[in-house]
Amino acid sequence: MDTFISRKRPRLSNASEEPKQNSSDPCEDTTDTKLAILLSLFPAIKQDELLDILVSCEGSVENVAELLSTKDATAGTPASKKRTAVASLCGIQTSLSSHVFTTSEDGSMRPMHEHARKKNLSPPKKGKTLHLYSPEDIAAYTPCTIIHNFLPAKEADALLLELLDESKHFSRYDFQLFNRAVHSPHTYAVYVSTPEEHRQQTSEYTYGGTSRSNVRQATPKLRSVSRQVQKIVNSEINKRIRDVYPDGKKLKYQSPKEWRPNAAFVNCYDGPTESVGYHSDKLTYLGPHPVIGSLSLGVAREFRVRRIVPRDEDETVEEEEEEEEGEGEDLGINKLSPGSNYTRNQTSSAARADAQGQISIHLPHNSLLVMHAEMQEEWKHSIAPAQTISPHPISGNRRINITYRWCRDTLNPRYTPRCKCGEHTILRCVQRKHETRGRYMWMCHGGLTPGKEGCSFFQWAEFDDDGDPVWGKQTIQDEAPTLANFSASQ
Ligand SMILES: O=C(O)CCC(=O)C(=O)O
Ligand SMILES: [Fe+2]
Repeated sequence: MDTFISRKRPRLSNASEEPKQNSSDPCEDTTDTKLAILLSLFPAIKQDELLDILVSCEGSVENVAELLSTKDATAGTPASKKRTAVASLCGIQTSLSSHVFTTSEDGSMRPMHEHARKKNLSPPKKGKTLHLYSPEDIAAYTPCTIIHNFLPAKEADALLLELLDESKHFSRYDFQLFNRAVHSPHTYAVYVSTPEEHRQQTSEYTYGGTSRSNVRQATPKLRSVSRQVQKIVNSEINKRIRDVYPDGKKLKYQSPKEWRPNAAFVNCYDGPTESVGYHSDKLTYLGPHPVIGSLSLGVAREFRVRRIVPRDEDETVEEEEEEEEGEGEDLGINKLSPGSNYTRNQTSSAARADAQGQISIHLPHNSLLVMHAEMQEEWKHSIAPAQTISPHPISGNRRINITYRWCRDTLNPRYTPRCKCGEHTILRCVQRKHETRGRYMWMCHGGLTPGKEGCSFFQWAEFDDDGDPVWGKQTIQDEAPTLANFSASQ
């Protein structure tokens, strides 16, 4: 692709970080593709000039088209036509900022706020990846909001350094798939506040059916940043409720309480091939409609999201029950080949992403992505493997990601049902079956634990409107040991 541009390309910063991810789609908008589109729209402007404008517009073809179309309006093609032309080229859509989709309880998509209804734009097309950079577009097209340059630069760098050092202690998830032990394609550790929680988390909490062996105590910087994350996440939640949700009310099962993170998963992706496949985050301890604050540090990577389509809307794609609900897809590992730790089976996950279209959110260093309440039940997300990456001055090829989470006191594992194997069950939401879509269930997860068979335990999970289990309130008053908020426990 570099042949297209004769001089060295500048590195696009922050939101505009140039996408260099692996893709077979020639329409993926690398800087080269963006330039090609702009050149075809504005043939009178030199390539170098267009490149400069593209950089100054933070990589947004949309903004360049708008800027130049305004200037160009007197000289021929009207601005609106140029913008439409951008949209029709290679699936890059313009003026994305005003179309918001949500899934109603019957699973149908609908625009969510007044602003959205004024425009008639569509979600990503089948087989296309829609790349989003601007916070407005991301909020309009996905259940996420993004804050670029979230921390003061020095603080972000210091946190990155601290976590790079911590990453020496990270490990891969091990789990069982098709009778083989598998390792995740990136490393991680879970962080909690106090030594007691550390003990509890290691012995009582499970993740994917196995006890969490890799639990660590939050570092001072993780804690101090959590305060800032807490503040912003709560403000984003309130904005989302006010501007986007029907009647300006929180979603059913969403917690009405202040979001207070008490656990963090820290992931390390060392190099371009490390990744996480399409998955939804486990609800077992977070409960229904959880909000997650996800801070990215180091190398910029693509966070891809796609809406989960109910089965009868998605008939062209073959489905496998285990894959839909299984841990395999969680980790981007769907099938194993003998002799390898894991093999990504592109067919099913990628086929769905293709059939439905997917959205790519670019996550530069020091960006905070808020995954809102509708995200885990209605969408899947992944970190795509990249063909190449731009090394970061501090972390080299590595990206660190922190997902701050709020585990509900009412879902402490001592309250949740046990299956016939005597293990804690996991909480899942029916995502594809049309008739039961949106219902929650407790299930045995033993079948995914290395060396365990699992049982057929299944029980529908009932929650009140605030997403607490119906058994929760009574028991909690009696004896609940709760996870401490990061900031409160210092
Ligand atoms: O690395 C990321 O941005 C996402 C990580 C993730 O999805 C997870 O920890 O569940
Ligand atoms: Fe996740």
